[in-house]
Amino acid sequence: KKNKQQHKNPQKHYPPSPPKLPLIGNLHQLGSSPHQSLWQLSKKYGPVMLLHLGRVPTLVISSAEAAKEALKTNDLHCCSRPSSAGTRRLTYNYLDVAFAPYGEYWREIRKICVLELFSVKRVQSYWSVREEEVAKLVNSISSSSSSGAPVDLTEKLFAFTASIIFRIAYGTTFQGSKFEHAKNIHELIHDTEAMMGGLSGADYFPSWIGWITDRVSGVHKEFDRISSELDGLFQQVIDDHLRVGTEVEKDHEDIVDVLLKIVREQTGFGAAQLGHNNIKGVLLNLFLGGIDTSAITMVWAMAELARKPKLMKKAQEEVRRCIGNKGKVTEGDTDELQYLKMVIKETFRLHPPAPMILPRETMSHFKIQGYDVDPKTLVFVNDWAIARDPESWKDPEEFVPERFDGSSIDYKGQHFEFLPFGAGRRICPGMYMGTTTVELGLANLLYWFDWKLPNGMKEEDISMEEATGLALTISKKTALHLVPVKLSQET
Ligand code: HEM
Repeated sequence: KKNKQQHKNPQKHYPPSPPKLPLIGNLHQLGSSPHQSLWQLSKKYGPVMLLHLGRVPTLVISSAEAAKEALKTNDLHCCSRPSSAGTRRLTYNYLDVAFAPYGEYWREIRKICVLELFSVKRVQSYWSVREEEVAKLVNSISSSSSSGAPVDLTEKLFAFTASIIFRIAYGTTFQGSKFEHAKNIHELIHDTEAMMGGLSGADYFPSWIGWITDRVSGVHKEFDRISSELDGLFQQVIDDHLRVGTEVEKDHEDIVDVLLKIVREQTGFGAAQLGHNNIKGVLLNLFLGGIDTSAITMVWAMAELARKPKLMKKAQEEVRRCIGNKGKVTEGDTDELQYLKMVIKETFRLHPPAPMILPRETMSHFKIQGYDVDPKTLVFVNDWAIARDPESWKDPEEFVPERFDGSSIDYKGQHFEFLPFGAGRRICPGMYMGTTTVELGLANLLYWFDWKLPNGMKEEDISMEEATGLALTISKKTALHLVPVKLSQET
């Protein structure tokens, strides 16, 4: 359907658009859960829609077929990222990987990530850190289990993933850092993302309106505070690594060590010269990409299993059978846990931590399903909607891990009905790192404990409501409280 009002060029055939308001366009239709509102709109306007967020044309993709056209056939046209004042500031002017525009710099820094920082070999080299942190997690839950009181799994799992990222990336501990208490890490990541999400007024409105809306919402002040806190952390970490004579014996090189070596030797990098701000950009991506995504996934998985005791039992029996009397779940064991892997896939399907992957921006004109798309169009791929499309999924709203039994569908970017990590050139490079943590964490929670509901609660009382807001990742709205019963207490 051609929308003549919105486009000057009569030769072009643009995707269907919902009616828009002056100045704000379709912004008011995003609501407090954009992926859900856009899903509803797509039912009326189709899997390829063109919205206007203020002055920004925005393509919204809501089917597997259209996602394949965008992220495979036309990936080269839409693999840049939108810029925003907030993102520019926080990423040292796009020196990171995740928000850098497509181009020579992004290709080089991405290569370093893929080959050096997030490779299977590097991720495996951190096995001892993960196993130590998982032991701490199990101990801390065990100490609560003797009292029979519920534990806040959301808090425990965020601390678990933050501890891992702080140690492997920054070579420092999360416990005792000012990030542990200043504000809970969950909220800090959420606020930072909301600001980077680019939904601060300046990005969508003509500059004079942007200035007013930003001022009113106090975005600037909050932004200053958060960026200086993060910069302080990264500077401290780099300084600590550079201080001569303080090298401690470590059984692994942390990510700062690796990056400093690349800077020192100027190896593995093309024309551009890396400096400390480049390192900080990458450390920022680890902070935002590495902590909450894995924690969110484990919380949803435990919430789903707690609501379905039969599935919980099946997953527990698998891991207990596999471990036998070994008394410890180690990383090598998780390969055997086929049912757990299906539980994780099903969790990613219904609760993708990044429900609209990360926003892309088009660089050149292309056609999708016969519609024209112009350069500089923002692109949202609604993987949350795609993964519950009845065209691709039977009983899509049901949590049924068994649907993956004997199925070749996985999340590595080749199956466009299932895109928790995105696809194409910008696909998540931290996939292996993320799933390694999630598998080890869940396997241990299921091995060591039975999980009961707090007094008076029934399975259906566990809220599956999503947090609202404009952050890039979405978590369960309320914390998950369950009562752990330690394995040995029962037997
Ligand atoms: C459960 C875990 C995770 C999920 C679901 C997830 C999801 C995603 C998604 C959807 C994207 C956007 C892909 C696209 O635009 O096509 C992305 C990008 C990215 N992720 Fe992850 N992620 C996870 C874990 C991690 C971890 C552990 C790290 C780092 C240690 C990481 C680092 C990144 C980076 C650097 C990018 C940007 C890539 C680029 O723009 O070239 N992620 N992630």
